[in-house]
Amino acid sequence: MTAADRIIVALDVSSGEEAIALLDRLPDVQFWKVGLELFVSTGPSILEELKQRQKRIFLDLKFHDIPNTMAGACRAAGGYGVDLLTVHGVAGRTALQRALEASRAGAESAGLSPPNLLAITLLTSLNSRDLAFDLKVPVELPEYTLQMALLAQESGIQGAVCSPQEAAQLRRVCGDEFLLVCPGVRPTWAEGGDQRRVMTPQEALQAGASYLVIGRPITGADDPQGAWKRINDELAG
Ligand SMILES: O=c1ccn([C@@H]2O[C@H](COP(=O)(O)O)[C@@H](O)[C@H]2O)c(=O)[nH]1
Repeated sequence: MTAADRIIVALDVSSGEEAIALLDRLPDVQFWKVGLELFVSTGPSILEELKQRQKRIFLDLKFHDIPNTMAGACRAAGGYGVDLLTVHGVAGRTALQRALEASRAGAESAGLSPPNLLAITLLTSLNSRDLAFDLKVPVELPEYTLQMALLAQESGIQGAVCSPQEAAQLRRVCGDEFLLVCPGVRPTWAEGGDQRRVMTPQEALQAGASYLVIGRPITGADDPQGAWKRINDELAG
């Protein structure tokens, strides 16, 4: 797999028209992430558009609910034929297990391959201070994200979403087969925005990330294709 194959670009725009304009401007991107903003706007039609273009799809809807509701949502999402799908680890063991079973059942009913499920460990927009003082979680951040990843792994989930800052530890403990998908990736020349736990693309891959999720540094650039190429050139160099 080339470095370019390991970059998932976040299609965070508010309409199908804007999304299609970006797909047209970035023909080399093979793996796209559809998140809440776009999916709530377009519904599944954007997934069909991506499939027609033979793109890989990360459906990042971050389900977090009681087990029965998680299962229902994952059954429906399993029928979309996406490659990756997110749920929140804090939904708990039963919800994660039900989500996994349901996503497989949904895919099977549709005659499709099931998505790989990813558990969110701790959003990359949060830092240690947020965890301790606002969320009142009385464990250190690296320990918390590790426990979330282990809970996901014990529940049969195929991977986790984590910051690249935790990737090395999670890779060591969870092993080579466990997918680590890392947002919070910023080239040195890009603004951090609301991300709090960041690393550069090179650092993130060296730390053990399976995939990097990069949005605004590419899609918000004046020249998205130039930004995409610059990141790939930096990774190749
Ligand atoms: O912990 C998380 C989980 C998901 N995300 C998503 O990744 C992208 C990042 O976009 P940037 O523009 O590169 O910041 C975005 O769609 C988030 O919803 C995350 O950032 N952190």
